[in-house]
Amino acid sequence: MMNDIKEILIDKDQLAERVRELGEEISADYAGKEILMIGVLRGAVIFMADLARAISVPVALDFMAVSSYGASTSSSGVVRILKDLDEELDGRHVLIVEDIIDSGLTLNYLVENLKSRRPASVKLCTLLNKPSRRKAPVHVDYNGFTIPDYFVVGYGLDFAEKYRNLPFIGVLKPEAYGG
Ligand SMILES: O=P(O)(O)OC[C@H]1O[C@H](OP(=O)(O)OP(=O)(O)O)[C@H](O)[C@@H]1O
Ligand SMILES: Nc1nc2[nH]cnc2c(=O)[nH]1
Ligand SMILES: [Mg+2]
Repeated sequence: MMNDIKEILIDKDQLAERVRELGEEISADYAGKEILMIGVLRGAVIFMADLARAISVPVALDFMAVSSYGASTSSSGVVRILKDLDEELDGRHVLIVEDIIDSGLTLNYLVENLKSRRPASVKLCTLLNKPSRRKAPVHVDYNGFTIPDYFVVGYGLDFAEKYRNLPFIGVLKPEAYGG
């Protein structure tokens, strides 16, 4: 699996340090409140598990599956709800957790969808942000790292369901995706 990686963009220690910082910032902003963290399956799972443990205010966890990608590196532009929430959002402080915002199509849709369920607040935390690729506007409240237009894998991010368990963010060799 390591043979498929061209370059490590963000290593394990850098990830841990940034997650700790984000956790502190979020904990301070939500002092006295309870957060409903909503993870976007499946990519956000690894980041969310670490971020939740870096937050010191009470959190509840729920998940949605919203997919706009197949086994391809570019967006089809179609957003589908594959799994909806188990929790009601009425009066809750929602923090959406994502691994990456790329075209913004997934989150542009999801933020509006969640706001319509009358939560007390909705904020967005993403580990990675590729603003150069935006096709739909997304307001990011907490941003881990802004990265260039590379297709990255690891720490939750996959290519055709592989590489999610790499402990760092890496750039794939073109050979690894048939490029
Ligand atoms: O900003 P966008 O262009 O919409 O892309 C970002 C989304 O694409 C990826 O998910 P994907 O749909 O590949 O599913 P996954 O999380 O299960 O890997 C990623 O995890 C984000 O959810
Ligand atoms: N694995 C992966 N999934 C994505 N979805 C949108 N952008 C990316 C990316 O750079 N890597
Ligand atoms: Mg995803």
